[in-house]
Amino acid sequence: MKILSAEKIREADAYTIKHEPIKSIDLMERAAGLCFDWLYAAAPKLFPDSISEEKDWVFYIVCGTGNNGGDGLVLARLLQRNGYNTEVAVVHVSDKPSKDFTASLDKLGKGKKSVIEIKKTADIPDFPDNAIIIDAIFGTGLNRPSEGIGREVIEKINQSKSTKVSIDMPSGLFDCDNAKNDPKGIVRSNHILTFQLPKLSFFLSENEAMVGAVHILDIGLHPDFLKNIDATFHYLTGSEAAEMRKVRGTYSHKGTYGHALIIAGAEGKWGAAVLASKACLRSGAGLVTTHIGTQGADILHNAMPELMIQHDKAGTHFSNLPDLSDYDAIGVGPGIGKSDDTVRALKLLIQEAKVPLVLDADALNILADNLTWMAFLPKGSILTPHPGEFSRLAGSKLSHFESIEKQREISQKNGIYILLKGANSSLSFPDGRVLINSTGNPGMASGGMGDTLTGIITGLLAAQYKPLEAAALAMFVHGRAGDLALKNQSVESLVASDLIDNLGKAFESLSHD
Ligand SMILES: NC(=O)C1=CN([C@@H]2O[C@H](COP(=O)(O)OP(=O)(O)OC[C@H]3O[C@@H](n4cnc5c(N)ncnc54)[C@H](OP(=O)(O)O)[C@@H]3O)[C@@H](O)[C@H]2O)[C@@H](O)CC1
Ligand SMILES: Nc1ncnc2c1ncn2[C@@H]1O[C@H](COP(=O)(O)OP(=O)(O)O)[C@@H](O)[C@H]1O
Ligand SMILES: [K+]
Repeated sequence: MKILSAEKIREADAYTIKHEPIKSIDLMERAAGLCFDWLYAAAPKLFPDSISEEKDWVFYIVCGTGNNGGDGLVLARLLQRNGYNTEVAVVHVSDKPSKDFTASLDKLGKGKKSVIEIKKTADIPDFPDNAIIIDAIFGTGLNRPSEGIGREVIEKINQSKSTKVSIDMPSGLFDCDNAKNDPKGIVRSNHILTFQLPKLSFFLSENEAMVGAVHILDIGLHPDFLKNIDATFHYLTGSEAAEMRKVRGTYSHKGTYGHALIIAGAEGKWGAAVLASKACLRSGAGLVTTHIGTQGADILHNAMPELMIQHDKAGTHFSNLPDLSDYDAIGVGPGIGKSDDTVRALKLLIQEAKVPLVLDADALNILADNLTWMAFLPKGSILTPHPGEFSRLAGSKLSHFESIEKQREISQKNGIYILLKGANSSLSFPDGRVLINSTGNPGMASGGMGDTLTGIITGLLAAQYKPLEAAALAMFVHGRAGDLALKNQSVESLVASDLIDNLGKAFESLSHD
């Protein structure tokens, strides 16, 4: 699913109005109608248990004077028409109200209830603590950080304990970069009813306090526009991940699915090699060999009889390169440490490898110490840094938005894929596009989860997936396996082995997406 900027969404609105064709006021009615349907279904769960009777429910709709405010007014009319209690406030953020706002206000005015006009501080009401506040002050038309009376109202809304439901965007939040925005001037939304497509800022860690659950409402923007428009950012959905999965031919054999090499583990961290190798075996590789210090070999053999083992010359860590000609995919890094001979062996691997490499953990830390090696990575290689590893590679600590921009830049410059891990992992392509992941949960914030991801990507690469599909499908399936594993665990108890145990179900679940 594409993620479009506010500017492109405005173009999509205009295209739809012209080519569907539909009047802009009718598009607003459609959008607000979908908000009503959502609220109607969700309201019983949104009000506190102490207010179980519908007659006691109050919807407090706070509108700006643009089309976002217009949506709020139409929603207010629909709620009133269905017998719900409403309070409607209009914040005079601009003295040039939009045409559709004015038309919607006129229509609402034909009902009985008066509207609270907020022009100055003294007009701001005390918002209740047990209502639903509908936030319709600013949407995609925000053109500067909230200020004046609009900002004062936002701050007052944030003081209320009521559930806040934002229309299209939390008011005050920009669609992409909020680095220069003050979080105090943004509604701390519990639910966002966003139109057609999600906005990039919903997926960024710096906006966590303002972005609650995101619900995408399909308002029927024109399919031709959505199909043809180029997008830098994409949200990876289950059906898109499912399309990447390859069907296995009846007469295929282990040779069809390639031979993967995992280089992982060192003294005290043999477990990293176990996790990466197991995940690789469970992700489609025909054969898996793990190159490991002799002291770790027994642990590995006992954990997985299906695995082949290649002994390193040093007993305790990765120090020499095996013959690479046998392997279709190579994953390197989990738990390997940074010994001098490991650094030399990694350099040699980068120079000699003829297939894309998957680099994780200490392989990335070594790369960060030797950034000139980046240009010598085989094209299509995949780097999987967590934010700490990424800041070492990028050379400084950045906001999430800045990290993604930097990630794109490094990918484009070096012809590689970068999978920046975390909640809403992002995968950047050499052509500048970025996929945002939709699976995973905070239970995955525990040691060893990244090792399993390295194994999955390497397994898919061996099984003839192209780097783009291997990285994207692995990212999705890894998070999905984490989500499925959570059904029998809690966020506290989830460990990487649980995730591996659920890989089969995760791949299979794709057929239902
Ligand atoms: N037909 C369609 O197109 C559809 C559109 N839809 C809906 O429209 C929304 C977009 O509407 P929009 O473009 O009217 O902008 P909106 O978010 O209401 O804000 C603009 C107003 O805010 C003001 N303003 C901005 N920044 C400010 C600030 N910092 N501080 C103070 N004021 C500020 C600005 O004033 P000005 O810049 O003139 O001072 C202007 O008055 C979109 O999110 C969706 O909800 C749906 O109904 C589907 C169909
Ligand atoms: N809060 C979260 N939500 C979703 N996924 C998460 C979250 N925290 C961590 N993850 C996922 O878990 C994995 C953690 O990787 P990493 O930090 O490298 O672990 P390790 O180095 O211990 O193996 C990543 O794939 C990341 O996307
Ligand atoms: K809003």
